[in-house]
Amino acid sequence: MTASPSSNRELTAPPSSNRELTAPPSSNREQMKEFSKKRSRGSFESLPSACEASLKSGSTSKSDRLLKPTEHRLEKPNVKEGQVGLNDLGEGAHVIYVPDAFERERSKELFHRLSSGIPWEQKEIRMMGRPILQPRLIAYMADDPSMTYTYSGSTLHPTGWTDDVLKIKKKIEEVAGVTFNSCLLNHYRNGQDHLSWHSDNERLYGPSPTIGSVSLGATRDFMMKSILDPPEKYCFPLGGGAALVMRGTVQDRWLHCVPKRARVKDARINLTFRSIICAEKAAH
Ligand SMILES: O=C(O)CCC(=O)C(=O)O
Ligand SMILES: [Fe+2]
Repeated sequence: MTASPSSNRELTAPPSSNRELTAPPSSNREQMKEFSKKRSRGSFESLPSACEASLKSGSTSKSDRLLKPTEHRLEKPNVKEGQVGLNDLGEGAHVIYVPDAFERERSKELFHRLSSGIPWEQKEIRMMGRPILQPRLIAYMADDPSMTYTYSGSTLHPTGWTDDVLKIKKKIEEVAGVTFNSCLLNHYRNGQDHLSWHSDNERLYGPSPTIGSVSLGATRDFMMKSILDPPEKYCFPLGGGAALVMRGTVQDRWLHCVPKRARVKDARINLTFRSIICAEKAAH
């Protein structure tokens, strides 16, 4: 599998041009424009009630008052805060957000064990034809050595599971209600390490994949942006012990990223669990 633009996480282009790269086929785009119109006409059934009220009144101040004063919200008052539990983003896209899936002490212990117990690597990837170092460390585990995963021009070969990661997998499978057979681990050394806008829509995961994520260590903002025009944005602050599940049409209709945060000095580990249903070799 060659890296498709949408699986290139190191894009530095501004979000608007980036969005073009993941735009759906034109017939699909028409349907989505219609969906977008519906939303801007004021059909907000799927929004949390506090956001709904402020959007209907055309004011952002009400929802702003509900938000904690973190950096991105001061910069971007149009970002909605993800709600604890099930977030219905519309058109079959759902996000489950559980900030305390692991208790505090347990998540700290797991963070320390994973920080030192996993062979983290900083991969060289290709960006606009040039080699660059990925702005974070990674590791990759799966059920079977044949379950390779290629993105941004780099193929990852899985190692086997460690006991700690298997325990984390069990927990996120309970939250997501599905089983996973692979996991990409990202180690953000500080607020400079980041992950650009992308969607995990690779063929090997099949249509409408469920992706389960667990965060350990420093809190980082997990941003989501719809590919509709105008795009909607959400922020889910993912602290140590948080679980987040993306399911349904999320990978088709939304992009996500972990932006740089200058104020964050500490490290964070994130594990995204996925289920490969069609190995890369077979997908060619
Ligand atoms: O670090 C995160 O929260 C997101 C990771 C992610 O989106 C990915 O690995 O594809
Ligand atoms: Fe992702």
